[in-house]
Amino acid sequence: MNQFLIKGGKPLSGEVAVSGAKNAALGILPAALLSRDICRIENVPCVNDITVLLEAMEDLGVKIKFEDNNHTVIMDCRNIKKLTVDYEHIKKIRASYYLLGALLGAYNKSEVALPGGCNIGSRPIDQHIKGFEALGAVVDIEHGMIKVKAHSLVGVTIYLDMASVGATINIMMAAVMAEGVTHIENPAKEPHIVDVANFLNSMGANIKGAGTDVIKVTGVKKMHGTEYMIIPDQIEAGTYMVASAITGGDVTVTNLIPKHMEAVVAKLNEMGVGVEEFDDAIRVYKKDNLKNIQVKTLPYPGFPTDMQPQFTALLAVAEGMSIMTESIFENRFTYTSDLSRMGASIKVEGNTAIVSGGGELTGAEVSAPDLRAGAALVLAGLAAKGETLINNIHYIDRGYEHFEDKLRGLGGEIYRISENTSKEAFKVV
Ligand SMILES: CC(=O)N[C@H]1[C@@H](OP(=O)(O)OP(=O)(O)OC[C@H]2O[C@@H](n3ccc(=O)[nH]c3=O)[C@H](O)[C@@H]2O)O[C@H](CO)[C@@H](O)[C@@H]1O
Ligand SMILES: C=C(OP(=O)(O)O)C(=O)O
Repeated sequence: MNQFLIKGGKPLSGEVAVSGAKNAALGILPAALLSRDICRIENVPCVNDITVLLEAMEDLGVKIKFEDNNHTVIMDCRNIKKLTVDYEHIKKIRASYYLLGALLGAYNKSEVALPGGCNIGSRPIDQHIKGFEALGAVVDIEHGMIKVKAHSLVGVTIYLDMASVGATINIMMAAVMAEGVTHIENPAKEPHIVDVANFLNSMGANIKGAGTDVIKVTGVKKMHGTEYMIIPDQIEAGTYMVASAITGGDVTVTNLIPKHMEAVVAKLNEMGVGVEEFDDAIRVYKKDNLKNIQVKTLPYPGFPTDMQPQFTALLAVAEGMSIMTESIFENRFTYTSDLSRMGASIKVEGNTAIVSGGGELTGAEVSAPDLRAGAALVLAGLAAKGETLINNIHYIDRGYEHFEDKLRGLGGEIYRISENTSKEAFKVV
């Protein structure tokens, strides 16, 4: 099992470039199946979730080639040989459910094992199923597999009970070649929703309104291959912005879309962090002492739940009492006990974390319970005095490309250690 060893307490500085958006890529790569053709997709992040997804797609018969250090993926989807994705292939990732919508849209049939992913709540998929059924599919769940099939898919109006990212993308994919018009009401509006819709349109789909309150999908007869570039990862960008703020550093995060960062920037400003925006970069630097604030996670354009753990770590080093309310997932505060072991003072009451700041973080041995919580522990470790050892970093590898290399590029002392390397190799005292 690999671990991260961090010697903290040093302000980060310099420039770091953001990779392609994991959660957009996880929708776009399965969506390529709808082309039944060749798609060239650029700016794909090199993270484990993508590796797992591509292996599952290869098993379906997709021929895959890589260019540009694996950041460009060329997918030949002309000879799909099966429509079943078993548990072995996708137990580690949540986004396997996109294969369900993509195969249903392309072949009117698919069977995919129920998804894995981060354990941050119960994460039902009833809205996905409701959407497939409304379009005319029959859905059965048997032996851990979801089976969907339809004689034909017909456009319909679907109201989502909550703005679910996964259900919105899945229904768009199932509806692109349905007969007639589908309206998705109360859809999610995250940047990756718009990116997936743009990708589908580049393959010949007719989708309007992605990013607004209603998405209109007019069914088309046929799709075709395309070339497309994935947007930058807004959560990775936000993580480096918080890394700068928590260490009192001066970091410019490049290759991002400032519009996607508005909620994070607003909260950093409120805390007294210096933020300077450029066309495709944001500089985050120490200005005043960090002030206490209140944050509530909400669907986009609200504050992202995927930034909640990283921000809670930041609140732990601010002055006074801050409140973090998690309104999307019911089990996303498990990491706070480890942050407390590092000296943070955090009390969790229901979906709220009460963070009493002002103290100093000190290094400790901790364990990543999921992807973003793992990133939060890394950030805390970078800010803490002394050594922090982080276990279970495979969660972090799910979603951050070359995390330790990028942080070391900013002057962070963070090293990956495996069973074969010793701590002494890094001269950490
Ligand atoms: C691979 C991917 O893109 N993952 C992201 C996606 O997850 P995911 O697509 O799983 O998240 P959703 O937006 O669907 O979930 C939002 C809320 O709706 C609930 N819900 C969702 C669907 C459903 O059928 N029924 C239901 O009750 C969920 O339990 C959750 O409480 O969006 C989340 C919210 O921005 C992010 O944290 C995840 O990083
Ligand atoms: C929760 C996340 O991913 P997933 O939905 O794939 O578990 C995430 O990206 O923070």
